[in-house]
This record gives sequence, structure tokens and C-alpha cells, in this order.
Amino acid sequence: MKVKGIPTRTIWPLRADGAVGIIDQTRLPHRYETVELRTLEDAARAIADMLVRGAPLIGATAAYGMALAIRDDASKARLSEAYKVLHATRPTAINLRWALDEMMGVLKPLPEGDREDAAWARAAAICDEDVEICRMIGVHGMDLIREIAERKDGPVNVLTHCNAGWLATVDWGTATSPVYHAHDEGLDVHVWVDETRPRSQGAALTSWELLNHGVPHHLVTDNSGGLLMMRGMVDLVIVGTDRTTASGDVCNKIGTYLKALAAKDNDVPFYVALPSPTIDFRLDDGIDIPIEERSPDEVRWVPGLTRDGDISEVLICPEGTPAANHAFDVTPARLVTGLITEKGVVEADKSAIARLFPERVAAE
Ligand SMILES: CSC[C@H]1O[C@H](OP(=O)(O)O)[C@H](O)[C@@H]1O
Repeated sequence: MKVKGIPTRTIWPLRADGAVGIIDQTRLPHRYETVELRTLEDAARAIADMLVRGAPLIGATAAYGMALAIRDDASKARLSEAYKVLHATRPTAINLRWALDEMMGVLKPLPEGDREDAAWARAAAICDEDVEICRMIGVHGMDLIREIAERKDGPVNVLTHCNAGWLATVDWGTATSPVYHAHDEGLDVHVWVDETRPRSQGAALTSWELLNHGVPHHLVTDNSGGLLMMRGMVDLVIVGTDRTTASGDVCNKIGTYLKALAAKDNDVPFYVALPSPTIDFRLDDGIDIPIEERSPDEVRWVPGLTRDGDISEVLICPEGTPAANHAFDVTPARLVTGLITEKGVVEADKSAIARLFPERVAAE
């Protein structure tokens, strides 16, 4: 995306320096800081500590992590070690495994001496593919917004959860790409931004994105969506996903399932925007998706900007309060109106998904 003084992508190669540049998303929205990843460990830490996050960007970072890993040793043993280290960073986003499998598929058959160049090339191609895929998600999703705009006065009100924006991908985003395309086409669109506790990706990242793009929006608490839908203030819910099963069960940031229930109860269309690498064709039942459990301290401590302009964290409960931090939940396909993919909008149904992506079904 075009933000003054900011690269148009969330990750970029610095091959001459043997590095990869990323935005440190833990510092947004108050500080815009970039980091150069130079080693396999740098890439793994950036994913695990969420300097980069979002399924497609996790995959892209892992792909470049493989390239960084084999600079001095491109043996099959090193490839396997790098795969294992990167795969262990976060368990839920399937793009991580998809990208690592893509890299291994290209690198293993090659002579050792050819692997490093091929790794940088495939990682760059994965990023280029992601940009085009997310652009097309926007093109297809914009039609949904336009259909609503044509039958109502005033803005099309979209509710989204967490950050499935350009910061979660290489560019455009998934859930926000239809919003950006609609806005840029001159459609009147407004976004309700779920703050998305505990890490506040909505408050910190989606708000920052929409502010910089000039898209009208309001930040709301995670528990507001039900009332907004009951009052007819939401025309459409669009969220992202970290892993969607072959049958259309959707794993996404914790709280998504509750929004889907409220949408169903209020007849609000509930769409999930996803690139096909986020579909796990090896899995049917969403209950089998591994749900990441992160540090309880993310629930207990909230980062933010102090009134003195410093970035700090505050404790919002008594010292030592026990906390649980499940990072994702699963929305059954029956609650999903449709999936917005790079090939078009499809119902959350196994045979419909398979017909749209026969090449992926065959490959599994
Ligand atoms: C386009 S993937 C966005 C997806 O990733 C987020 O999770 P996290 O910030 O923990 O990586 C969230 O589930 C978003 O919907």
C-alpha cells in the first residue's frame, strides 16, 4: 500500500547485504520501525514474536528464512533443520507449512550449489504471487460491497476482526483488500474495526492502515459487534483466516466465531477472504486445527503509548492472576456465507472449493 515514506510491501529482499527487510509490527502504530533479518534464527524469532504476523506474511517470511539459512550450508541436512526450526514457530497458520513445502519442493532436487539462488528466487516469487492473489481477492470482494451500495443509501458498513490487512500479507491484505478496492473506486464504505484483544491487532494495525488509506472507520470493543448487527449497523462482515479446511471450516483470530454467531442471528452476510495457500486440503474438520496458545502475559499486560509519549505496557489485573490465551477459534462452515478467493467467491462447501482449486486437491 502507499503510505508516505513507507515501502509498498511488508517484506523486501536485501540480497547484497544478505538480509531481508521487514516492518516491526510490534512497534505500530506509534513507531514505524524496520528490522533486517540476517539469519534463520532472526526469521524464526520475527515470526514467533510477531514482528511479522498474518498467515501469508508468515509464509513469506519463512520462505526468505530458508534462503537466509542456506547461505553457508545448502546441504539437505541444513534444509531439513531450517524447515523444522521455522515450522515450529507458530502452529496455526497453514501458509507456514505451505511456503516451507514450496521451498523444499524447489530446493531438494537441485544441486547444492544452485540452491541459494533458487531459494531467493522462489521466496521472491511467493511474495509476488501473494500480492496478485490479494489484489484479486479485492477485485472479487469489491463486487459484494458494490451490490450492497447499489441498494442502500449511505455507506456500506463492513465489520472486520483482527488485522487481515496489507500488514498481514505482502500487500493489499485479504479482508481489507475489498475495502481498499471499493474505496478507491469511489464507493462509500465504512469499517467497524474490532480492537481484537489481547494483542489489539485491530486497534493497532487495522486502524493504522485505514487511517493512512483514508478509509472511514470506527474502532469498537470486541463485544460491540452483536449490538451493531442487531441495530442494522453492519451490512457485511469480512474477516481473514489463518487456516480454512477443505470443507470450509474457518480458523481465525479468537473472537471470530462469536461474530459469526451474531451475524447468523441477525442475517448479516459473513464472508471470509483468503488466498488459496490458506486452504488446508489435508483437513476437513476445523476441530482438528491446532490452536496456538500464547503467553498469558499477553492477556495480563497491554502495550500502548503513555501520556508522555513513551511506549510501555500496563498490568490490567492483580499480579499473578491466572490467564488463558487461546489465539484462534474455529467458525464452522455452516456460519460462513462465502469465501472470497483469488478465483472468485465460493460457498464454504467441500465440493465447491475442490471445483475451484482442482490443482490443489490433486497435489495433496
Ligand atoms: C490474512 S491472515 C490474517 C489473520 O492473521 C491474524 O493472526 P495473527 O495476527 O496472530 O498472525 C488474524 O487471525 C488474522 O485474521
